[in-house]
Amino acid sequence: MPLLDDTLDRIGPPDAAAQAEARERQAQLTKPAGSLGVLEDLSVRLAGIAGTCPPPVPARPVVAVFAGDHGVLAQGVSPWPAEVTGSMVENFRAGGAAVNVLARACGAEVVVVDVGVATPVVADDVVWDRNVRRGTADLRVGPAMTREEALAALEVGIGVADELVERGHDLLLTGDMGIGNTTASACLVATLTGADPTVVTGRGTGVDDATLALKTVVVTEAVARLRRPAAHPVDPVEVLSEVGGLEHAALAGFLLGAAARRVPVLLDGFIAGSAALVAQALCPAVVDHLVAGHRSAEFGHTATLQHLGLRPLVDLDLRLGEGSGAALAAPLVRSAAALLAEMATFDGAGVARKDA
Ligand SMILES: Cc1cc2ncn([C@H]3O[C@H](COP(=O)(O)O)[C@@H](O)[C@H]3O)c2cc1C
Ligand SMILES: O=C(O)c1cccnc1
Repeated sequence: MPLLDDTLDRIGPPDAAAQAEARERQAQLTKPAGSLGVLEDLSVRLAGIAGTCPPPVPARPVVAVFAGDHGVLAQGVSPWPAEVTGSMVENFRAGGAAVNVLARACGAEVVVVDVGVATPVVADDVVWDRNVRRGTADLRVGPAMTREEALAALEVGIGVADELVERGHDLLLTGDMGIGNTTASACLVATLTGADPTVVTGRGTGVDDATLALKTVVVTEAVARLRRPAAHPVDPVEVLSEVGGLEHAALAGFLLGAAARRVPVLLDGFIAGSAALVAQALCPAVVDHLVAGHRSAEFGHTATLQHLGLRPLVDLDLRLGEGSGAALAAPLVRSAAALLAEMATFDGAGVARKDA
């Protein structure tokens, strides 16, 4: 069976018994009920993903930064040249990018996966060569890639998740690098949530009003090609190939691969969220295996999170990508699991409960 179908088949619902046990245990811990807020919900989620209570406390997080270039840059949707994607890959390798600093701060490793960079990239332990195609075609004038390329990139992401889990990583964080990728993300979000392109097209690296207006036209036109009567919903792989990016396809596969292995994935911002919508369209149950790291300042991210039904852990006006917001949130995931595993119970500590 092809890898994608096999992966989709292996994604199950969260383990209800482990979740019930986690809720029960939270009620026994030495604190007023509910006082750890979202961290309590997160611990229940982690138990459901792992299928055990308490769930393991993640010890070996890793950020996978998927990199790809975008033909739509020819339309002038970003002031940055495409070559920045390749040079940022070198910056990741050297350890000097924001995500490297934030990953070091939370004890995560960083791997960079070239799934679609336009310029040749040298592979080593940090930078993995999984290039499917040297950048997409211009999504304003036609499909960004072929269906076969979208499927190949999806399978790259599944393979990377598998390999990282095999290497002992127990918390997977998403990252992205690709000049122009907020345009492709906006197309994915508009198509898959039904949101108006004017609402989900944002400033990306910080484009001016004129560029934002142009970007919105580009997104509106591209999304119009995918409009279908409600009775004939679009196929997620077709959406990816028409208006997506190679890193979006690989990210979607990465999420599916992690969910199939029952390892939690921490989502970064808008790019990751748009890829999560693709994964959700392929397999709705995948969402129960995801944790939203942060809310990006990119306009469309709030609509994206709403459609996924996920609450972001931090909200700091970040609009960078790379995995920066996921890395910032990783200590919270660890804390949620550790609280459930290590806190004393009322009975164990001899602490009186509140009067009935
Ligand atoms: C130096 C630099 C480092 C980055 N790191 C992440 N991005 C982010 O910005 C890009 C998306 O924005 P847009 O669609 O406007 O091009 C992506 O590469 C994303 O990862 C960067 C962008 C730049 C310029
Ligand atoms: O939220 C993101 O992922 C993002 C926002 C702006 C630019 N690049 C990425």
